[in-house]
Amino acid sequence: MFHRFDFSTFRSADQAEREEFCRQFVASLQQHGFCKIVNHYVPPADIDQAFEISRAFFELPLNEKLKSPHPAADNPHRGYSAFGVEKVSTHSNYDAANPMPLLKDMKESYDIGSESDPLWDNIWPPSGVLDTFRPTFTSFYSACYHAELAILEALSLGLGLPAETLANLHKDEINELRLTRYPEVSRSDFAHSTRIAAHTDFGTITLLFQDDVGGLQVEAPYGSGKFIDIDSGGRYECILNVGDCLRKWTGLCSARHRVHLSEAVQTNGSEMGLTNDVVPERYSIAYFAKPDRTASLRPLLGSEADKSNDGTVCMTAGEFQNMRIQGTY
Ligand SMILES: O=C(O)CCC(=O)C(=O)O
Ligand SMILES: [Fe+2]
Repeated sequence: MFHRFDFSTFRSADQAEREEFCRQFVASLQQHGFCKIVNHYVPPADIDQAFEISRAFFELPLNEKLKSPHPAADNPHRGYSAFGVEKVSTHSNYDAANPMPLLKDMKESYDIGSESDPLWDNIWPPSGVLDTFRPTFTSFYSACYHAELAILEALSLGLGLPAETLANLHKDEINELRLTRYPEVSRSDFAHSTRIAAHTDFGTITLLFQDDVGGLQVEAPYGSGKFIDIDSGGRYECILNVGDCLRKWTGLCSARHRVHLSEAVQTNGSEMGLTNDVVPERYSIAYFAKPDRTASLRPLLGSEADKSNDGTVCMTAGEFQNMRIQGTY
């Protein structure tokens, strides 16, 4: 159901092949809002390094992790959030046809922005606490931005727009990187909690790298309140999804998603060797490509492209991000 796109085809010299790739890429995101991509410009060695350092950080004692804390406010969205601090369920029913129960998150996370953001500084672990953290994630951030630009070009072409249309709305590089660790929990914990509550992402596109534990689920059909598994192809296969800003510009589908108890574990947990009711620890790294704060969210494809009627199409992307993040902390 979720297509897998090999970006080496986008780099192919054959014009017709490239055009067909872009057309199918957009059609897939129009339908599901999610797809898988490989050969996406983020080198496997960088992904390995990012997962290794993420694990090293989360394995530090809590008092060390709390030396670079997320502030007790929505902004700046930077630094370490301990287990239970961030409440994604605030967003679970945003613009949603079928309301969901508001479940608590079972996760800890670390949010990182651009080193050149004029508005917010990053919050890094202080010197002496995992000194490899900052260079690893500034470099990983740059690799993801490189991938983002190619993806924005493919999207623009697939939508029938000039190649640089979307890249021109992303010149300020105010993207965000988020490391998440979901600790080992019991299957029964999912009766009243979840790993990350259902939500849509607020930006343009998200690139998600994950280990092979699984549990990522997407609302499908769109707006139905039913969630289906996206199986994990491991950390080199990137999951790409559409965020709310891209939906407003183009009408592509910004699907609700969550990390929950996968159908596979729920039905075959014991066959998968999961004994004692245990759901294993999980790691993910998400890169949120965000529009320039001054960019308008007016539809790029004519007013028919966006069916949303909530007034937000007249906002700038910066105003929209501020509106959406409210109440998360
Ligand atoms: O950890 C994951 O697989 C998904 C995380 C996510 O959806 C998010 O942080 O927005
Ligand atoms: Fe998300």
